[in-house]
Amino acid sequence: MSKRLLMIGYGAMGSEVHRLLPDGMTLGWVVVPEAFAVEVRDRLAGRAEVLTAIDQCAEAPDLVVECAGQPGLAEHGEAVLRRGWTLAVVATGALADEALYARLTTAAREGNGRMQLLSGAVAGMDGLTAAREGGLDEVTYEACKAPRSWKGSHAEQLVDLDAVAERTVFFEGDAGEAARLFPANSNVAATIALAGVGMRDTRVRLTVDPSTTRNTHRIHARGRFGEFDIELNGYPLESNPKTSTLAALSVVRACRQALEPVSF
Ligand SMILES: NC(=O)C1=CN([C@@H]2O[C@H](COP(=O)(O)OP(=O)(O)OC[C@H]3O[C@@H](n4cnc5c(N)ncnc54)[C@H](OP(=O)(O)O)[C@@H]3O)[C@@H](O)[C@H]2O)C=CC1
Ligand SMILES: O=C([O-])CC(=O)C(=O)O
Repeated sequence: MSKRLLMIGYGAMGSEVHRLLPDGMTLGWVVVPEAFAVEVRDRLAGRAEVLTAIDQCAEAPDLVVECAGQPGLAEHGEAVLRRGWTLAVVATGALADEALYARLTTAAREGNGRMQLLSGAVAGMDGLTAAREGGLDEVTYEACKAPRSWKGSHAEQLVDLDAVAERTVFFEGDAGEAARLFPANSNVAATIALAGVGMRDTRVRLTVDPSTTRNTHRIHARGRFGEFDIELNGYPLESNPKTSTLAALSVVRACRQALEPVSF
């Protein structure tokens, strides 16, 4: 029998994940804001139940994936974890809020739930978490995207996205600040921080480049293990250029992991 997925959010990433769900996993429920529910019901045409709160879900899903962004994790995360369900998360930037992080970990402990932080748009989180065991001296992260990928974000206050003529750095700070200021664009900064040296000690630089069509992520890590440099040039999703295709694929991978007895 097919396993059943509950998805929080059904925007660009959620739709892509739904399209690519592995055999053996079906979308049972979608949780969306009230104002979006009618539109999603029309789009899904009965293929999944559309809810606006976790307590409306009468059965236990086999997996819950958050594809809703930071407000979605803040609104629904605790209810999922208190029910003892497994929650795979891409809006890792929400965890820069220490109070929310504490609420979610308490809910998981008390409810016997599990929160799985997904690698999202980047690679190398396996190596970084292993490297941390030996001690890390430095972790830096740089993102570079096209102007259209920064539209509608805080970047508009820092750089003229319509006039920028060459690669320009518009933000330098720590991962916590980046995740808070750019909630739809800098979850990766938080993911790297959570896997490495934490929000305050992870240095972040955000750049815009009018000549690129990719979402580029560069990670440098140095420690007792040695050092590594990763550069990942991802294709943005057509439906949302802020979001890399790989981020959606990392959610699909989590769905596959829930099905397979052996997995990476
Ligand atoms: N970790 C990573 O590497 C990455 C993480 N992300 C995160 O994933 C998020 C989703 O990306 P994407 O799908 O492209 O973004 P979209 O904006 O296309 O979709 C987000 C969807 O979530 C819905 N939503 C908003 N608030 C809630 C809520 N409280 N409960 C349920 N649903 C909600 C939105 O509804 P409405 O339109 O009505 O507001 C929207 O449909 C990004 O905002 C970002 O935080 C993205 C890329 C990479
Ligand atoms: O998808 C990406 O390239 C990264 C992103 O939006 C994020 O970190 O939130």
